[in-house]
Amino acid sequence: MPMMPVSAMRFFATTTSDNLHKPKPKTGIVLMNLGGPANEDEVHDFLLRLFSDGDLIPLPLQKYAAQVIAKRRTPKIKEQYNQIGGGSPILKWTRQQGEMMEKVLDKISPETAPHKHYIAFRYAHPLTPEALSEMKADGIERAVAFTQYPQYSCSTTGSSMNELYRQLQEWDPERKMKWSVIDRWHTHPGLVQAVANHIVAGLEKYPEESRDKVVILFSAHSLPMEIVNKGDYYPSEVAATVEAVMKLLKYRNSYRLVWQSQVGPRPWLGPQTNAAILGLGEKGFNDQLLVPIAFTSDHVETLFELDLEYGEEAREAGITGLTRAESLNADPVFIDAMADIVKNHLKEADSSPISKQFKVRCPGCTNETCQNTRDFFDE
Ligand SMILES: C=CC1=C(C)c2cc3[nH]c(cc4nc(cc5[nH]c(cc1n2)c(C)c5CCC(=O)O)C(CCC(=O)O)=C4C)c(C)c3C=C
Ligand code: FES
Ligand SMILES: [Fe+2]
Repeated sequence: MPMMPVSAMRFFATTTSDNLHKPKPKTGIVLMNLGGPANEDEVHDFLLRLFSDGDLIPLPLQKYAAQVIAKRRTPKIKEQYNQIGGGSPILKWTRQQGEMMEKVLDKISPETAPHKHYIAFRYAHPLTPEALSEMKADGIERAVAFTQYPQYSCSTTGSSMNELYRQLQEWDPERKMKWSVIDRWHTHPGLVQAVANHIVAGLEKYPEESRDKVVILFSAHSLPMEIVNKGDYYPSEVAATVEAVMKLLKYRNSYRLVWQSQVGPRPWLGPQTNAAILGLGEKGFNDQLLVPIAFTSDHVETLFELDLEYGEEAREAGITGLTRAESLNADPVFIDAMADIVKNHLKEADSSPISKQFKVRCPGCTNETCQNTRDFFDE
C-alpha cells in the first residue's frame, strides 16, 4: 500500500473523525419545555396545541373548544409577540444552553460521553416526535428526559412526560431506547447560585444608599386553584427555590413570592404580580426588583408581561424604581448547573430511573395517563 504523506494523513484524520463523521452520541439528553411561536405565523398553532392539552387545561369538548379559544385569542397574543420582536426567543436560548451543556458534560462525565441534546417542546416546534425522530436517526440507546422547568407541576413537566410516554408507544414500541427522568431540580445549588448572582447584579443598579430597601419580588407563573387543590406540588417547590436563594443571600433584603400570567375567569393562586407591585408601591416601597423564578430563559412573560405591561402600570401609578433581574439564559454558572444535574442523575439512574417524588401522583389526580407514564419510565 502506498505511504500517505504525513500532512495528508493529518488532513485526513481531522476531516473524517472531527468534522465529517462526528462520533455517535452515547447519551441523548432531551430538554423538555413549553416552547413558543418562533414567529407570528406560528401563534395560532401554538395556542391550538396549548388549549388542546387536557393535562394543562381540561375543557368540555376539548377539541372544539380549543379551536374556538385559539382562534379568538390569536390576535391578542400575536400583538404581544410583535412587541417583543416578532417571536419567542425560547428556541434560541434552549439550543445555546443545550450546546454549552454538552461541552461541559463531555468534560465532567467522560464515561457517558459523547452527549447530545435534543429539544422537545410541548406546544411549538421542535415537538416531541421531531426530537424522537432525530434520536432514532442518531441511533440513541440511552436517553434522559430532562425537564427545563426547575419546579415540577403536572401542568408543565407532567404534561411533557405524558406526551413523551404517548409518543414513545409509537416511536419505539420495542423499547430500544433506555430512558430515565430528571423531573425537578428546584434546590440545586448551581441554580440557586445563578439566581442569587442575577439578584446581586440587579440590586447593584440601585444607588448604594437605598439598595438595602429594595423589595425583591420573585415572580412565578400562577396555577388555577383547582390544580393547587388537587395537590400539585409546584407552589411548594417554587417557595423552596425562593427560600434557598434568600438563604444564600443571607436574607439581605425584604422579599415576596408573587404569581403572574393568570388566564381566564376562574380563581388562580395569588397574590398576582401586578397587584403586588401596585400594593407595595402604595405602601411606600418604590424600589422593587422583579425576579423570574420558574422559567430559566426569556419568554413572552418576562419580555412582554413583566417588562412592558407591568412596567407601564407601575409607572402610571408613580412607581419609578421597578426593575427586573436578567433571566438565566446562557449564563455559564447556570450551564454548569445543568451539566451537574445530568451528571449526578446518570450516576444513579440505572437503579432509580425516576425520582421518589415523581412516583407519587397528586392525591386528587383522576388522570390514568399519569400512572401509565410513571409505570413506563420506572423500569
Ligand atoms: C412554570 C411555568 C408555567 C406554568 C406552571 C404554567 C401553567 C399554566 N399555563 C396556563 C395557560 C397558558 N400559558 C401560556 C403561556 C405560557 N405559559 C408558560 C409557563 C407556564 N405555564 C410560558 C413560559 C408561556 C409563554 C410561552 C412564551 O412564548 O413565552 C398561555 C398562552 C398565552 C396566552 O394565551 O395568554 C396560556 C393560555 C395554564 C392554564 C396553566 C396551569 C394549569
Ligand atoms: S394531575 Fe398530578 S399526577 Fe395526575
Ligand atoms: Fe402558562
